[in-house]
Amino acid sequence: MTHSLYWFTNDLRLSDNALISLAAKQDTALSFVYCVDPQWFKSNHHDCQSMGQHRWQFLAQSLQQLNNTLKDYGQHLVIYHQAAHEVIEHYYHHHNVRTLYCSEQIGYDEQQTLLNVAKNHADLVIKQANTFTLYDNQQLPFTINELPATFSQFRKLIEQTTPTINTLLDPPVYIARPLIAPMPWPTTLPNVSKERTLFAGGEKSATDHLADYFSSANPSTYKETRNALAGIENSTKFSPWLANGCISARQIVNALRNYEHIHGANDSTYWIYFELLWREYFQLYSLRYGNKLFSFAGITKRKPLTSFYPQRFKQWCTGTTPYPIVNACMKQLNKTGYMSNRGRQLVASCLVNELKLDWRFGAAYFEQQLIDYDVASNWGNWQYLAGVGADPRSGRHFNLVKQTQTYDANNQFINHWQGDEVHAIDSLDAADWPLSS
Ligand SMILES: Cc1cc2nc3c(=O)[nH]c(=O)nc-3n(C[C@H](O)[C@H](O)[C@H](O)COP(=O)(O)OP(=O)(O)OC[C@H]3O[C@@H](n4cnc5c(N)ncnc54)[C@H](O)[C@@H]3O)c2cc1C
Repeated sequence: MTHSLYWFTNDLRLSDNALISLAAKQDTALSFVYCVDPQWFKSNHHDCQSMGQHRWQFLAQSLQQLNNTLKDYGQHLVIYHQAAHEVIEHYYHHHNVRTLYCSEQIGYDEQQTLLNVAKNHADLVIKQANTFTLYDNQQLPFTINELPATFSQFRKLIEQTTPTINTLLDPPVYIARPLIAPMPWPTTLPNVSKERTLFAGGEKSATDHLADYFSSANPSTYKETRNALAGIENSTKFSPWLANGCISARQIVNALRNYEHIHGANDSTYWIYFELLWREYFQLYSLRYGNKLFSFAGITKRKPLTSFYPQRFKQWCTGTTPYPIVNACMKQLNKTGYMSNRGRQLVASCLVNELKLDWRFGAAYFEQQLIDYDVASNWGNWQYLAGVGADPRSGRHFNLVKQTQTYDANNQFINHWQGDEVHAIDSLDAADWPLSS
């Protein structure tokens, strides 16, 4: 008898999860797995890890909550500290798995893993559904290859054609029995810090936050407050849960429409949707451009006139540059795993324009640090800022003095994060790479 395997990726929820709804319909034994790839914790060629401590803590919390929810169905989540293709291979050979459920993948590397799995197991049926974006690709008024060159063109097309957003899906009523018994959390995994965090991972935490946010008056002032460098209430803070799939973009837009129905729509409520369209655009951008997302020249044919200086990069990462606002933002990121959108724009502009560093090192450091790291939004935004992406103005250079006057006029944010401990940068940077800490 054959069995089925559900491989969770960034779809860590049961509500509004089209793939769970599909898997729940089948009645052969079903296993739920999550694969923590050992590679995520190893140093990469940007001398960063893919998965830093804050990201790991948020992910681990999300997995624990998911496991608890599955228990209500007589099910459980098995966590592996192993590459996904090896885990799938194991289930194929030892548990006769012939159906694999996996959400549609947006990242190039994840797509490659799935392609290789399919190539190596011709009789494995791979069932997929979109669980990550607002619109399914076939609902869009263009094919992926016809993705508009700029966000503005994309937004106008979406607003003119108003594709339907699928109705939200309830969590399943019944899920087939598990294939194997529960297994303990692998002892080889890095410890999960017990320190209190800004946000707790997991589907329940996400839906609690959604309810809290839309029961406040904050959505009606979002547009005026969203650029603030600090303050939980100033922007929605949905990003960490969205990135891990603890909540869907559709659930957020649904709650937004309900809020507008009760309290009225205004520029601010529109702007929340507008920002979610940015997220949507970058997801499609990743699908359209594949591994060009990680290329120095991006989607253009021009390589930026920047290079790599290890000491400067280290100063940027640790928040010890000559620029107080940048230092404060980087220290906030290092301590919390989060940084405001304005902060991200400023530190990225500084890395490229003031420090003259290769933008990919900045993107890799964000990948390690951000609890809301999302491959498409991160690398797409970095390309945009570095002038090798979808920006019609070919790059953004922010005036850090002016930005400080506008967003931190009283130096409150800088003082809070001790950003004014500034250090000059060496003009000559001949240190060995990688630097020892
Ligand atoms: C260099 C750089 C790197 C970034 N890396 C990431 C990343 O890895 N993951 C990530 O989710 N966002 C990333 N962003 C986008 C943005 O900064 C965050 O989504 C936002 O700060 C998250 O906070 P929030 O949920 O309160 O956002 P809000 O302002 O409340 O926006 C609502 C939602 O819209 C989406 N959104 C808003 N702005 C953007 C944007 N510019 N691009 C894509 N989606 C957007 C997010 O899903 C966000 O949760 C990056 C931006 C820059 C400039």
